[in-house]
Amino acid sequence: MTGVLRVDVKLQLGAFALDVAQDFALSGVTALFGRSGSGKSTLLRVIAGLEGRAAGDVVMAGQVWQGAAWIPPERRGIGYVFQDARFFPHLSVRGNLEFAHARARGLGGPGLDEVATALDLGPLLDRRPAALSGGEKQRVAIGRALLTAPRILLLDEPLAALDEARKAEILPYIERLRDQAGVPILYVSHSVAEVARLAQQVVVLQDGRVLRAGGVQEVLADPQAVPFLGPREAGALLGAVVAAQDSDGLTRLETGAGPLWVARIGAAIGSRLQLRIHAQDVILSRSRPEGLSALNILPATVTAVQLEDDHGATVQLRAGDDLLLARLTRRSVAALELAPGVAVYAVVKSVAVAQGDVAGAQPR
Ligand SMILES: Nc1ncnc2c1ncn2[C@@H]1O[C@H](COP(=O)(O)OP(=O)(O)OP(=O)(O)O)[C@@H](O)[C@H]1O
Repeated sequence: MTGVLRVDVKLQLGAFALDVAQDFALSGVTALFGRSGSGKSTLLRVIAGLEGRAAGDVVMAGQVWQGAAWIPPERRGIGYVFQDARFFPHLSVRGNLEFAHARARGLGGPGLDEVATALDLGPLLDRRPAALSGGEKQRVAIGRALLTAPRILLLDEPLAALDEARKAEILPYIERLRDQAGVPILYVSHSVAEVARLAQQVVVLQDGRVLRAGGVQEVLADPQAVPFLGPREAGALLGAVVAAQDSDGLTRLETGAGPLWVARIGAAIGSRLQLRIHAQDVILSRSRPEGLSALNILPATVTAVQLEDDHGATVQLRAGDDLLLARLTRRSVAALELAPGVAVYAVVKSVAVAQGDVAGAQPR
């Protein structure tokens, strides 16, 4: 499905004002990112038709949902998954899924077997919802949403209630959905790692307004994004191909800027990956460092320098075809005389690339 979901709405909820005019791509995953209380859930509720007081227009691929016409929530073709999924407790998982599937009659969409296979729900089908773990519940909830043959999936922090291990189990399923199901996904998150891994597009909300929107690479490599991502979370995405699995436990990756060694990544040689390199794990040198324990030294050119409020600075670099970010002190920026156009070497510790920050690989 091509086209856009056009949203141009205003809504006052007590002291909070939502004021959003934004087109959302109807392909892949668009992350809605923002601090707690920035209006992410409210925006999803408006899109779903659950905020009757919202003024303005919502137009889905040319079909008016709100504005010149009103399409009620149940006729919008939306699959909605919340942080805490609710099920019919007296029905088995299969019964819950069949109930949802019955709503999709005549709309096409995937069958129960297909969804159960894609999300590995087979062993869960005869259980009652009360016997599911948190992660299993979320998988069933996503399956249930898919069975309604949705035109768009709204996922509102579906992993927020899960611990890191359960999150790591579910992320590959969501990646698979993104790559295979062909249903556009609006994904609410306040985890930069999740956004980096899943999304192609990012819309950042602050105080009910869109602060920044664009491609995930572009937004995550923007020094101006650092204040709202948080200095510890800031980091750019680097494309890489798995070149070798070395016998000492390191994986050699080829990037546009040169080779990079990281702690073992469980992916076949030739696989394309996307790594998030945290800005605080990159240090810069004007000359090629010698006798340094770090293995990863990438030649790069400074493209932007942003001085932060906290005596720190964020430096954006072009390394091959990709952009990197580095966090430095203002003092280092002055000492190294960093400015756009200056050639530097970016040093990245090999352990700095966390497995959870690798898109396209299974954790091992
Ligand atoms: N019915 C309501 N009446 C008054 N204020 C409301 C109402 N619903 C939400 N709000 C306020 O609107 C703001 C946005 O809430 P929303 O749940 O959309 O934020 P969010 O970005 O999804 O946050 P979180 O990440 O914590 O889920 C908050 O300040 C919230 O308190």
